[in-house]
Amino acid sequence: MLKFENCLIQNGGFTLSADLSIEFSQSVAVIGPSGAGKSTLIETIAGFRDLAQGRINWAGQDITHSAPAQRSIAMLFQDGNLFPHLTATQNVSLGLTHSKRLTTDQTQTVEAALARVGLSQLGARKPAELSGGQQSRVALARVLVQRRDLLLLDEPFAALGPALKAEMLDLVAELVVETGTTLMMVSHDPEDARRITGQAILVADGVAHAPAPTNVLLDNPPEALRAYLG
Ligand SMILES: Nc1ncnc2c1ncn2[C@@H]1O[C@H](COP(=O)(O)OP(=O)(O)OP(=O)(O)O)[C@@H](O)[C@H]1O
Repeated sequence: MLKFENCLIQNGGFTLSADLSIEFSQSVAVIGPSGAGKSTLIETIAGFRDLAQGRINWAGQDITHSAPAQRSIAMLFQDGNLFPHLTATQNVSLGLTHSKRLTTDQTQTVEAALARVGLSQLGARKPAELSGGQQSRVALARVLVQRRDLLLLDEPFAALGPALKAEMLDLVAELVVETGTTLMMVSHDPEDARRITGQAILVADGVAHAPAPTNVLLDNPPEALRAYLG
């Protein structure tokens, strides 16, 4: 379980409170108006922002003061953060080790991850030689080899066209089911949330609310969300 206990997140003059829990293996959307604090919430879980108050507990461990690298959490950013001078295989390898020499086991893990995202034949290419969708797949393969239990996505496929975005979301949904990973995904598109999440957290008016069924929240949006959805 991921548990926010009486949390207060402060960033300059911006304040967000969170007192909520997410069960293991849930897929949860983070939705709400622009500037409401969706990214702030995700970045706090990843360890990039400190709490002014409260505690965060993940899988029975208090991670409130843990460094980002010590949390068993993977985060996929919008641009994928691939290194342009490295091949797809090398970029994925960085999810496992910073050493240039991989063990046989590590090589197999990287190859399996590239195969799982449909890129077996393209490991030798650099990002500039791959399409946007293929680059997203490399970033996803790098997350896969990390074998983290919690995956955080902050609008990761926003730059892709609608069909490609849907394809990537479906791939993420398949992968999290296969691996039992808990997923939290910031999205501006309600259809993304409907597509792959069962629950959604509404972030609005300085509060990250407890998760509610995604369809219920989007079908009967509270005032703060209604204005945003239009
Ligand atoms: N250094 C800062 N000082 C004060 N306020 C900040 C600072 N950085 C960000 N903010 C504010 O924090 C709030 C939350 O930002 P955040 O990026 O988390 O929102 P968001 O819901 O993800 O927005 P969007 O949907 O537009 O991406 C915003 O209102 C922003 O203006």
